[in-house]
Amino acid sequence: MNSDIIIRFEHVTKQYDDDPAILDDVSFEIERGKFYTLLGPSGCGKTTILRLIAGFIAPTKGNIYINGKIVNDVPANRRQVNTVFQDYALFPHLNVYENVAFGLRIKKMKAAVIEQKVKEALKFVNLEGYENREISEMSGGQRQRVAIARAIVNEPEVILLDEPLSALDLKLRTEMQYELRELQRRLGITFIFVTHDQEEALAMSDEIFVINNGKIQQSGTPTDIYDEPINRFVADFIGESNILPGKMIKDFVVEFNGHAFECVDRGFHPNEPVEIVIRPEDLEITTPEKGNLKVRVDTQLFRGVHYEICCYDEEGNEWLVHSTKKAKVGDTIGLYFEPEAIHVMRFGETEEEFDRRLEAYDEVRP
Ligand SMILES: Nc1ncnc2c1ncn2[C@@H]1O[C@H](COP(=O)(O)OP(=O)(O)OP(=O)(O)O)[C@@H](O)[C@H]1O
Repeated sequence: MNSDIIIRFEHVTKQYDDDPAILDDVSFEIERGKFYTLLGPSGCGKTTILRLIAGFIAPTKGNIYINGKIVNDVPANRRQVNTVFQDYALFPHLNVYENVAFGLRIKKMKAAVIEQKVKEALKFVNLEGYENREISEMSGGQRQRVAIARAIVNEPEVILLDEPLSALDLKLRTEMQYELRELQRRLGITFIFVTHDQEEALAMSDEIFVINNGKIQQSGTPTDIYDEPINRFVADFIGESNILPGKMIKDFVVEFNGHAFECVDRGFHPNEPVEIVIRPEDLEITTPEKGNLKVRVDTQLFRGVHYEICCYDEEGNEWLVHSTKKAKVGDTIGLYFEPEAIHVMRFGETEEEFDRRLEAYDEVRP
């Protein structure tokens, strides 16, 4: 096995009693030193994956490998993995120093070693001088850092973070996003971060796993996933999208909205039904004559950086446009888009099939 792979799930299923599987035949690999995000709606199975990696629960079927060895039955305290919980799970009756030192004391390390390690960990998270503070005297962001110091003091190979920013207000949350990402780079430890916030996932991750209904829908870099969503769920969950039914007439020609458009996709059956995605920022406002589509402006909101314009075409389809140009409610305007802006999605395509199709696009176009 590639030595850069630190964690591997092989056909892992998790099921409680006769309930439907919470994770259903999930396989993936995690590389050393990268920042991964598990992204998906509430209840999709993100925390279950973390708990399986941590060793708090065991898989019903399949194998989990850490550093090439099956760890299905290895208890949590014998894995080189530490978890930062959503509520940080700090001990309120202990001060900052004792919270961070706790795990080392359990391991019965010498006091001098503990002191040095705790100091280093607190320095890493910019909390030098806070040793004697009570947890109740620390802000949300500071508590977060104590929780991270408590994880890194054990020198784990992997840190699992279960929605650690969800309790913070928006400003602090953004600050902590930068801080966490920077900390991960400096430490070089693998981070596996759970969130249901797509913007957070896009901003922070090297790799994202988009999860729904106990299955990984798509994995890849933030740009891969944003630019080429595999299906309607991913297109809808990551960013805003215009999604329409269409038909792939032949290679490089897709029909939707009653018109045929040039596109960059190929490898479909003639007239195969598909879904198409166009991102709101890929639609350009122009005159009705110059546009690929004619639409009527229904509403317009100013969002600071752009206008968010909602329009309807002749067929009654809604089109969301992000534009720095202003439109006028009630006007008929044209929407122009390049062939590259159309993303064609095949129904029921697996990630392997999807990746193979996209790789083939990189070959020279006839
Ligand atoms: N011990 C358990 N027994 C039975 N069902 C469970 C158990 N633990 C979790 N589940 C169920 O498994 C599903 C997935 O839960 P999980 O906590 O992994 O979701 P999640 O994606 O982390 O959601 P959230 O974002 O809300 O935390 C949920 O439907 C949950 O109710």
